Amino acid sequence: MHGKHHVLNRAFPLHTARSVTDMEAALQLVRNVVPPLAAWKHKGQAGRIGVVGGCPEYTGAPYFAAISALKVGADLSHVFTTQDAAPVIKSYSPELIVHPVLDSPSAVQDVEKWLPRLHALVVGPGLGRDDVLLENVKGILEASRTRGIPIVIDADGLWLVAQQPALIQGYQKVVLTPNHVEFSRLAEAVLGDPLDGRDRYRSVQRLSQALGNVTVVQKGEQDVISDGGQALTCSREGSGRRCGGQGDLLSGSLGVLAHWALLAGPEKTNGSSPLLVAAFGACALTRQCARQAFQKHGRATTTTDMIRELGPAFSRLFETSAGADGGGVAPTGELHL
Ligand SMILES: NC(=O)C1=CN([C@@H]2O[C@H](COP(=O)(O)OP(=O)(O)OC[C@H]3O[C@@H](n4cnc5c(N)ncnc54)[C@H](OP(=O)(O)O)[C@@H]3O)[C@@H](O)[C@H]2O)[C@@H](O)CC1
Ligand SMILES: Nc1ncnc2c1ncn2[C@@H]1O[C@H](COP(=O)(O)OP(=O)(O)OP(=O)(O)O)[C@@H](O)[C@H]1O
Ligand SMILES: [Mg+2]
Repeated sequence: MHGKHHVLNRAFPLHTARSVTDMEAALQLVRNVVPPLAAWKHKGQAGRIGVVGGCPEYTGAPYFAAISALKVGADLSHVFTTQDAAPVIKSYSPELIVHPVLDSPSAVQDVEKWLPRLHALVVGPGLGRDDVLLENVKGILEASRTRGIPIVIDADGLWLVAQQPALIQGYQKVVLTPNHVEFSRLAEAVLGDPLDGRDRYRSVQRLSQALGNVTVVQKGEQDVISDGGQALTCSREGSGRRCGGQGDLLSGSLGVLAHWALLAGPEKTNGSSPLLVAAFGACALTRQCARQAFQKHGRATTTTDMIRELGPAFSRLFETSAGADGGGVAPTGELHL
């Protein structure tokens, strides 16, 4: 392997990890958990995902997350948002089921009613930092945890976790997806020291361990993923565009992949943590969408352009064993990651 897109095993201090899987092997593990499309299946079996987020300022973020979940392959995608944000989000897409409940006094019960029918929750995109909303989300997190529902926490959901790490401490079905700023905030709150930028692998691993081995995805130039034991990096080529919303695409995609991976179980992920594999899949997919969208739109690329690439990017990464230029194993057997 050569070039900048190979796995960064060598950059990872091996003594701190039980094992490090290489990128192509990790992609294969993602392929193993993707459920087949089949005539005997009924609507809902491929996943019913809930996004908790959105507020009057931010309606794009929950839309991006929820539509990405659908485009990756979920059958139904729900958004639990505020009264004001709901009609706006509905107007973006007839495909989303939008509940205007998040600022209601009965928000927790209103969402709880749906929990038995949901396979995973994505909490935080566009949520904002209103205390009433955050208090409601706290109740929703507690109820979801009690039911054992997989939860992806992003954006302002991570703000809440930084205030109250006990909410997710030790919950094995949670994945945190912090960007640079969100990671620093969590590290400060949980580890009590500012981010050590020199050794990102170690920082991610320490944060994960301190939170009871929850899965952490630190997004950035390379995405670093750890469950406290294993660590993976995704440095697949993306794009130079840093437009807002790419993290929302990632968290929505991860909601579905997390459900699929947990359903498949560690037998299908070769003993690796299913959530680690799902997180790697979501990072690779987001970057592949960025790359393909950028090839078409260049500097004008936005998250909407990336969402249009979800179908082709998914099939290139996860439904073929040999991608021409976008990954997989080339006919020569050489890895192009
Ligand atoms: N269309 C929509 O509705 C969207 C809504 N969204 C929603 O917005 C809410 C807030 O989320 P957020 O991520 O924008 O957080 P926020 O606390 O405002 O910090 C951002 C600032 O941090 C900085 N910064 C960033 N990266 C850095 C780095 N690597 N290294 C150093 N600094 C860095 C940078 O500030 P600068 O230093 O450049 O001034 C940047 O401006 C949340 O609910 C989210 O879901 C988004 O999902 C997008 C689409
Ligand atoms: N410097 C970079 N080079 C390549 N890809 C990057 C870079 N920074 C971020 N990404 C990719 O962009 C995606 C979103 O990461 P980012 O850090 O922008 O999230 P975010 O700030 O939460 O985004 P959002 O605007 O949705 O809130 C991830 O897949 C990440 O790998
Ligand atoms: Mg974000």
